[in-house]
Amino acid sequence: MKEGEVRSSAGQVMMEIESNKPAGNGIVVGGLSPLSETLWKEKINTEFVSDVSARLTWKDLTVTVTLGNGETRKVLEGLTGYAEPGTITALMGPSGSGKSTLLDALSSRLATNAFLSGTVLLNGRKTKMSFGTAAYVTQDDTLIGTLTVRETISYSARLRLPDMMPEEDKRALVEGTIVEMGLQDCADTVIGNWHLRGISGGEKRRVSIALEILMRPRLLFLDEPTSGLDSASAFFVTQTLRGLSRDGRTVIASIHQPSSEVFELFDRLYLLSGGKTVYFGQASEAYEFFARAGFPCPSLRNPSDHFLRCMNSDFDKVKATLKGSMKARFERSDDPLEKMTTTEAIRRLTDFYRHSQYYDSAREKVDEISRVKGSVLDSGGSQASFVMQAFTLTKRSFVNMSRDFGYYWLRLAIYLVVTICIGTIYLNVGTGYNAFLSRGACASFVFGFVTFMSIGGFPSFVEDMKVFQRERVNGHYGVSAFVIGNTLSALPFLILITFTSGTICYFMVRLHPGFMHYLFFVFCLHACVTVVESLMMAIASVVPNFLMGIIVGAGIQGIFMLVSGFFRLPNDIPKPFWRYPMSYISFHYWALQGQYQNDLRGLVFDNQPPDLSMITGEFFWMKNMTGEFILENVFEIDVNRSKWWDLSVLFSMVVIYRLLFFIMIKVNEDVTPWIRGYIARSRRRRRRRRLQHKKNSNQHASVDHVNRTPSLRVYVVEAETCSST
Ligand SMILES: Nc1ncnc2c1ncn2[C@@H]1O[C@H](COP(=O)(O)OP(=O)(O)OP(=O)(O)O)[C@@H](O)[C@H]1O
Repeated sequence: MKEGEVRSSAGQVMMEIESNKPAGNGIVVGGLSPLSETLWKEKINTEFVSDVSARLTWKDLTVTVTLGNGETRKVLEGLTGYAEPGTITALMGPSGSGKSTLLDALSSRLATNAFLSGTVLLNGRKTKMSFGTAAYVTQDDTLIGTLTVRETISYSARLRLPDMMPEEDKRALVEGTIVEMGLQDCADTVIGNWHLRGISGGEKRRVSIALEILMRPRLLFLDEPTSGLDSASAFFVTQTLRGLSRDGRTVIASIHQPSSEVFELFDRLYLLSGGKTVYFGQASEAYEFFARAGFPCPSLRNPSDHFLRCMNSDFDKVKATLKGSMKARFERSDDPLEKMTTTEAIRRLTDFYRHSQYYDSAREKVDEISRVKGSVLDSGGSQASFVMQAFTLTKRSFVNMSRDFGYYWLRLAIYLVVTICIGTIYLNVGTGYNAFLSRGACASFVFGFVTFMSIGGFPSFVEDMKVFQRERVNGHYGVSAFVIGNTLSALPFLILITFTSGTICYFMVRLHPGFMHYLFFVFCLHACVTVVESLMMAIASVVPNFLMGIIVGAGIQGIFMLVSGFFRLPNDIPKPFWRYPMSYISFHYWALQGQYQNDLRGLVFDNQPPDLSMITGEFFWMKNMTGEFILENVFEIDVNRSKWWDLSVLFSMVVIYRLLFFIMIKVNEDVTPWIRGYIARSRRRRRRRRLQHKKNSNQHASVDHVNRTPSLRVYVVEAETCSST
């Protein structure tokens, strides 16, 4: 088989993966499967694929975080290590030891209040690994619950693979990845959500990994890929990761408490405690390291449990709380660990490591790897065109919306029930004496409360945003493609909801007769619901917390409703702020202004209650009231403005709010981290200045103190003078 040849069936892809698995120790340094070559050849656009393996080194890496009160804290301290292609490196340590921070530092994903010093080199070069250079599998599996495993991977492939790649090759790659991750048995099962029973936790983990290895990344970071899995699933996942590394990839994973079988699969081990290196070297040599450091692993203990036992200072707290016989049992034990505190053991281990040959050889190796300037690995994320991304996202989102009962179907049901309620309450509202009040109230309820119910979709928006954020940070697609996809996919559902409920309401209440009047009413309802939808999406992009988002959304809509001109007439709304600009920003205001005109203009209402007309008879000065009269004198509406103008303002709001959604995502992505970083940096500077100031004043104080201290020389001279006199 020629190198770089594209395979066209799942079976062939599988064979290719298998055939590429090397014999012996199984390490192909810098090797690529033909499939990977195809992808990477596209990227670097050369005839012959150069060595695209990833050699990662980090030297004297320190991460300091700035806390809220301006204090700084070293989370990682002087770490040195490396990761080579064809190997899997495990980061281990007790909770809070800095494993995730190390992964974040290596993959350029540190929080904005964290500052890195030292060097991190990829193939001997400084690289900012953002948006797709390296794949990163996070701890939680943010997947779309309504899609099957195969669909999830297929959509992801379409979002990222080049448009020019034949469809059958894309399919082959998807099938190959499914086989590679051992997902064949559940390929057609849905991922699962609150109402759909789906795949197991271990399978979800494997799907998350499958999505990231789809583009054959050369460098793969995984944050606790086995957490929450039973031992068999954890073994399977780690075995798969080991298999991936044997394809010439560099795999770095943080692991919490591996079983002995899982532990044996690691090539290198990085042990961390309190942000310091306890050990870095071959995983198989860690056992000997601990024995030489004075902490041999007891014969019946799992080595990784033993290492973590030696490094977890929480055991000191546990021991301090033990009483009586339990305590005595610990003290009688032969284990050297029981004769000292864990803090002391950690200090000994870190000191021992610093002066060991492991440390020296790690530094030598880091220098050696860093000297070689390899390929610049910049995959640049997705290779699909913008149109393909927008199309795939629209399709995926549409499928999700149609399958997720909570997204629109539940809302449609509630809308129908509520509009039937409105219809029966305002049934045949007519043109009696106070019918215009009922019409006003009905419109206000429809455009106020009925649109308000759109916030019910917020949980689904939050889920969408989580998936978007994971995919975005891994470089799968851009913000514009996402906003377009979301907008287009929601459109048919919003049309369905607003047209069905609007139609029921319109004909039951018998609003102003006429097709154009009906059309205006449903268009108005549609625009309002779409605006609320965009508003809630914009909120979900900055407030990912479900409860907070609903509160914020409800608050904003409540304020808009207040200034809509129903609860207080437009001319009576206090001018500063509430009238200008709030009522003009409120979409309820435009909807009501338009609908009042749409409904009342051209109608004629009785001027007096039926009982009164019998008394006053023909003598009353005006028998009927026109809709125009009511619009001007009761609802204080500018009748010279066309209702279509109100509708066009509403539709421009739809566009503006969608743009707002786009801007909010961008702000959240670019501006917020910058502001947070700026605040953290200025807090750090202020604290440094304060400390410097304190130090200076202490120095002054000590100089003054020395100056004020009686001089011994003066004392001796004075004493001598006294004695001589
Ligand atoms: N951006 C940050 N701001 C403040 N503190 C931080 C930040 N990042 C990490 N820390 C602190 O650094 C320490 C290490 O955190 P990290 O998440 O890296 O630990 P971990 O070993 O991955 O823990 P776990 O196994 O529980 O996930 C913790 O005490 C954490 O609170």
